[in-house]
Amino acid sequence: MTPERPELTATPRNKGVDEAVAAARRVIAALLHAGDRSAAEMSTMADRLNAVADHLEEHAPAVEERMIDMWRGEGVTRHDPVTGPENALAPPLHLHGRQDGSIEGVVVLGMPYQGPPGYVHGGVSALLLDHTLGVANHWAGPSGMTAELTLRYHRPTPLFESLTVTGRQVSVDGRKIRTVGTISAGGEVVVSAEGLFIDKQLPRPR
Ligand SMILES: CCCCCCCC/C=C\CCCCCCCC(=O)SCCNC(=O)CCNC(=O)[C@H](O)C(C)(C)COP(=O)(O)OP(=O)(O)OC[C@H]1O[C@@H](n2cnc3c(N)ncnc32)[C@H](O)[C@@H]1OP(=O)(O)O
Repeated sequence: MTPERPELTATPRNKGVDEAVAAARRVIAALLHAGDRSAAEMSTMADRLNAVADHLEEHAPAVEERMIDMWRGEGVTRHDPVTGPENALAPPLHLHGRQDGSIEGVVVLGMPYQGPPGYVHGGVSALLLDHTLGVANHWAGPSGMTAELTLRYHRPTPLFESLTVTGRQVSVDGRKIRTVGTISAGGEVVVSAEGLFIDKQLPRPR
């Protein structure tokens, strides 16, 4: 039996790379909060962060090897820039399936995602919705690549507040898949999206 709210993205772990990525997200946000007005010694900070990067690069597998690994099995939901627990750029959004065939996730976006003062960058909203519509297609059945994505920005999308992101496949006509989605804040739709996806899968590296 399908669970009531099946997980559609990788379950976050509090160890391994997920733990290090969560720390990296904190660093990104903390640097932006600190800015040049901070009392912290930034050239020391840069040396310490570069030392961490040097260490990681030294111990990482070859890119080709890593590409195979990240597209294998559940890996596909672990590296993307929206939900991926292995990707420090991902807020991350965590998506669940709903009983009516649509999907939903909740996220709070901080300063790294800012556009206008105090509000989310429009391109970031587009990123969240493109990905969410893509996952909604996977959840509903046929899926594909984004051919068109139309967004309507109804109201400014607030930072530091809980946002609900939804996606729902509405029709499949041959290879053409139409999917819609929204971002809501305080129960009000702030961004809505309509996407045309074309059923096509690129080969996975192996
Ligand atoms: C059990 C469930 C568990 C779920 C677990 C979750 C798993 C989740 C896993 C993973 C989630 C991933 C989520 C990812 C989300 C992000 C998605 C992206 O960012 S995708 C990257 C950005 N998009 C591109 O880079 C495309 C670039 N464009 C192309 O590659 C091609 O143009 C493509 C594929 C779109 C179409 O090319 P052609 O050669 O295959 O097909 P042609 O013959 O051109 O078109 C087919 C039909 O579509 C129409 N068409 C094509 N493009 C159109 C357009 N832009 N507007 C209108 N019609 C278009 C054409 O007119 C044609 O229609 P006629 O059959 O003649 O009626």
